[in-house]
Amino acid sequence: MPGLFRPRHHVAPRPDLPQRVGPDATAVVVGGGIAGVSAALVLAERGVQVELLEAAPHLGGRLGTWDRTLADGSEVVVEHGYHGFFRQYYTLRDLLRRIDPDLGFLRDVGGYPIASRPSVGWEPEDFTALPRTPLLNLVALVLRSPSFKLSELRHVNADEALAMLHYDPVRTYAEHDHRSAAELLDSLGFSDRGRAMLFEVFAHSFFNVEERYSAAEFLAMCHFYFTGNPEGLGMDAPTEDYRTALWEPFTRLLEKHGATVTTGARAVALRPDGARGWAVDVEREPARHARHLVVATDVPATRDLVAASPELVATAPGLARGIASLPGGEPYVVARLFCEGDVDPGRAVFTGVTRERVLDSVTLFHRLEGGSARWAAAGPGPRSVVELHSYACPAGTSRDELVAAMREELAALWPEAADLRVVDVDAHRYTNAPGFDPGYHLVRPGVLTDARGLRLAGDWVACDVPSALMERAAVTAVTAANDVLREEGAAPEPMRSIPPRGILARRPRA
Ligand SMILES: Cc1cc2nc3c(=O)[nH]c(=O)nc-3n(C[C@H](O)[C@H](O)[C@H](O)COP(=O)(O)OP(=O)(O)OC[C@H]3O[C@@H](n4cnc5c(N)ncnc54)[C@H](O)[C@@H]3O)c2cc1C
Repeated sequence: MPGLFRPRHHVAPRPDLPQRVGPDATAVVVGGGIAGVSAALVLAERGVQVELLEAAPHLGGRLGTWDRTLADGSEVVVEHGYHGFFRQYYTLRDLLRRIDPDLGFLRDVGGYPIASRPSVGWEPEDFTALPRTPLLNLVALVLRSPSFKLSELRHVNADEALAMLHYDPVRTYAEHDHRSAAELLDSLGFSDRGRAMLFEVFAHSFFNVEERYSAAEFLAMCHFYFTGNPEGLGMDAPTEDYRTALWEPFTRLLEKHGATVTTGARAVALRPDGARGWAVDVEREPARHARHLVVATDVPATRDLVAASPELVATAPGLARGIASLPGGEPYVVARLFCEGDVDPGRAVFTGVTRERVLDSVTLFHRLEGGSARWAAAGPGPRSVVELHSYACPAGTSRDELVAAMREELAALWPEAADLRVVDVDAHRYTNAPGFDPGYHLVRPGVLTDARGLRLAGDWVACDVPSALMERAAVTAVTAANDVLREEGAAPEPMRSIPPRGILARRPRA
């Protein structure tokens, strides 16, 4: 990998500082998704006495799992939905190596095509085979992809297109956060097919529609996943359900380091607690007290929690304003279909879908995950477990209408899917994804807040380090933990990332 694109430490190891904190450092972490578990783990490893409070009966948040008895009587574990673990998720992967040093629980899902229904007339296209090195990947895209014909390039607005290569965490937001990704895409001048195949699918996978998605955020994502990413577009996924692969091992590790993991514990208010630090009021349980507090809840929950905490609002008006104005993402639906029959053997494990009203992706779980494969193999004939996602649903449409529409769209995409006999469906509609509307960057709260000792972590928290989704949850969590360690006089947890700026961005003067 050329040096220019090599992952770099944005937090370097500090062997000169103590690795462990003193005996009386305490912390409460609210929220047990990736962000909360990551923060709690780093703190517990360094000797902080941590309690992790999670409202749900299980850890995981948007990677949570639950048991379900299917109509045929079989017991299965269902998850919140397919997740791609990309290879530039360096912080997340460093945390995952604590539970599995070789990351053996992840497998390469292989190529994943972007497809549209046959009547649109576009062959499915797989971008994962592009070279991994930035710039070479762009050149190969333009030379190889039928969606980006050389003859059409003269229509492309070069200044706008180069904004991806000029990505800078300060300048890009200053110049592009006021407008939407749709406006940026309109002005780029790519062909309809290029726009549909690459950009629309991409914008939706952040639970946003282009019209409501900041152009700056979109450019940051282009940098993180493509133009600045030396690891390529390949992704890995767990071979067992998330409870088995992630949450049980993380719970054991947290407890081994002395942390307390309390599920079914909903924080209802946060209060400054004088010299002691923070108090967390918990539904039907005694309040918790700690010197340090990490709030790692999702956007709607954080809004509710802050609104129910008048003493916090009085102490930290900046935080309160930022949280109150935070936009939410679009509603999304995940439907797992347990079917008799299977789709064609040549279908990819994961397929991104473009130009459908609701269907954004299809995952063949019986070809990916142990539990689903076992259920499929237990039938008298072929069976399949097909998961459908709609990442940015039309608002005001019910879960059942959306699931029915996704099933119709699947049959239009893959004609053989019309013959599947669905024996059970596990479907959910959620509204807890973060929004990245134009104009919000300046008011988006970061990890550190004007409430001393209270840090935020999660995939919605502002962060200069290139990251998104699960990796942003992990990066903000370790940043929050590092601030606690700094205050306790201990060395920070080292962190690596892809280059912070695009290849053409002006470097700050040394
Ligand atoms: C269908 C789907 C597909 C996705 N695909 C990908 C993908 O391919 N790649 C990728 O990188 N990311 C993907 N994501 C995004 C990823 O899931 C999130 O970015 C990540 O899980 C966010 O983690 P988090 O810890 O910030 O938030 P969450 O997981 O939302 O965790 C917040 C936790 O706080 C808890 N909580 C809320 N209120 C309280 C309270 N009052 N007291 C105590 N606890 C509380 C919640 O129960 C929850 O467990 C996907 C998400 C979904 C939904």
